[in-house]
This record gives sequence, structure tokens and C-alpha cells, in this order.
Amino acid sequence: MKRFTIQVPASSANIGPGFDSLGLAVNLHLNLEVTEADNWEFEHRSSLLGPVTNYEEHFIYQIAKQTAARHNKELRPCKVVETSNIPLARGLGSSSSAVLAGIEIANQLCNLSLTTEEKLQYGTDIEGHPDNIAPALYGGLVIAAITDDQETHWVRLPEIKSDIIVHIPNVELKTEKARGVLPESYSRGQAASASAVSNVLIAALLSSDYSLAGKMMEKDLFHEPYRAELIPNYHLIRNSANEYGAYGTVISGAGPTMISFVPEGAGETIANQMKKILPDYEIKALQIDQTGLKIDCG
Ligand SMILES: Nc1ncnc2c1ncn2[C@@H]1O[C@H](COP(=O)(O)OP(=O)(O)O)[C@@H](O)[C@H]1O
Ligand SMILES: N[C@@H](CCOP(=O)(O)O)C(=O)O
Repeated sequence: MKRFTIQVPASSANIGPGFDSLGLAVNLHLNLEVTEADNWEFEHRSSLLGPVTNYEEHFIYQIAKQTAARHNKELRPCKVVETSNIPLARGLGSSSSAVLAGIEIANQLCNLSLTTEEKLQYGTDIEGHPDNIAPALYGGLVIAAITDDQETHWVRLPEIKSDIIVHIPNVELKTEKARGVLPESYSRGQAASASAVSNVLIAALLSSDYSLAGKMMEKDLFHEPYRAELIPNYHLIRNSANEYGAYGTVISGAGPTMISFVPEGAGETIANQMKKILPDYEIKALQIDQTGLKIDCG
């Protein structure tokens, strides 16, 4: 009888101009205990996960089934116990964490021996963009691109020396809705300016020039100007965090969470200052998760 556990971190995608390609794994986690059983059963042990649906409608079951089907296999029934401290639909990559969990369930149950590259590809096929899947899989700060042959290419950046703070409001924003406000296309001039800002952001991160990185992340032209009005307290959070010493503050993923990059060691202090301004928010100083997807087969 198989038994295994899966842990997948949350992730913060985009970091401003790295729209659909750049993301960071953070230390909030989805955990699953999977045990072969006579029937399928999902049990949610965290209030954040909401009520359990019929197993056939469960998102993670659907991903697992779809992954098994790609290899002409069927899943054997399991009991899945889920705990999570990743808030849903807040821009912290909960759906990508769930997608990777589903892929891994199929991988283990059907002995697919998937490589990490295949997991990245399958996850990206499902999500449509790799910026949450890649960091959740590899840990750290990862840049990934889907090329016109539908292959996903990626680079994990060296560790950055910055604390991070997430400002999570008590409202959901579905990624699909936040993608709906973006333009269908950009002019050559807009695309050139936007990718120039993105290029300087990456170069600044690689050079550990965090002041410049902070400036560049706030100059995004791909998505922030269109999404700002969907994000509660967008300007207040950015301006206040910067007054308290943040390098830069951007929308986390598609929002509504805002993420600040602050000097190393200053995370808790600035988070406490921000809590006074936004008492209804969940404000957390987080660490970068350097590990990514973890599987333990005991
Ligand atoms: N652990 C989970 N178990 C089941 N479904 C999940 C889980 N995590 C996320 N989901 C699904 O993903 C949706 C959120 O996805 P999305 O709108 O992309 O937001 P985000 O990925 O930013 O949290 C949830 O409403 C839910 O349907
Ligand atoms: N690049 C995507 C990222 C979505 O991240 P999520 O955590 O909000 O699902 C986008 O900006 O739409």
C-alpha cells in the first residue's frame, strides 16, 4: 500500500515587469499526505482550503487524472489529507501549487518517473504561464520562457539578499479576472520600453543592486498600470512601504496581494509598521523558499 507526502511552496509571480516569466517561491506551503485506499477521499484540515467537494470535482484530483491520462494510465484510489497556509485567489500561486501536487500524485501512483523538466512542462501546459510553476518546483527566484515550439526554458537566479513582506487583503481576485483587464497587444514602442525595464530589473538583481531593482520593479508597463485599480490600497501600500525603507513594492502575481522587497533583516520591523496602517490585512514577513517541491515516500 503506497503512502507518500508532498509539499509545494507558494509563489509570487511577475515581480513587476517579469510578467508571465519571473517568480519567487515563498515559505507558505501546501502539504498533502496521500495513502492508497479502497475509495477516493479528500480531507481538508485547514480553513483556508474551504469545504471538500466531491472527489471528481476536486481540482487536485482532476490534475492527477489528466496527468495519468497523458501516459494512458488510470489512478488507483487514495485518501488525500490536505493542509495549507497559502491563501486562495490572492496572487500567491495557490493554483500552481495545487497543479504540481496533482502532477506529483499521478507521478507517484502510476510510477511515471517524471523528470523535473516534464513536471515543469506539464504544469506550464495547464497554467498557461510558467512564472508560478517554475519557482514552486525549483525553489528560489526563477525566470522561465515558453518558446514558439512550446518548450519551457528556465534559469534559477542566485539567491537575493532581500527580505520580503506580503500584504494580503481579505478579498479574493481570480487570476482569470485580473488577466481580463490586460491589453490584447502592445505597440512595438510599448513592448520595447516594457522589456527594457524588465531587462534592467534582472541585471540589477544579478548585480545585487537592490535599490535599482526596486525602482525598476515599480516601473512595469506590462500589467501593473492596468491592474492597479483592481488592487485595494495599491498606492497607499507602495508609498508607505517605500517610506519605511522598502526597495520596491509590486502586485504579487495577479493580485490582490502586494509584495515588498526590503533590506535584509528589516522584514519584521517594516511588516509591523505596515500592520498599523492596514489593520484589516494579513501582513507577513516571509522568507524565500529555496527548496521547491518536496516528496517523501517514507
Ligand atoms: N489546494 C487546493 N486545492 C484545491 N483547489 C485549489 C487549491 N489551491 C488552489 N485551488 C484552486 O485555484 C483557485 C485559485 O486560483 P487563482 O485564481 O489562479 O489564484 P492564485 O493561484 O493566485 O491563488 C482556487 O479558487 C481553487 O479553485
Ligand atoms: N503572470 C500571471 C501570474 C498569476 O499569478 P497568481 O498567483 O495570481 O495566479 C499573471 O499575472 O496573470
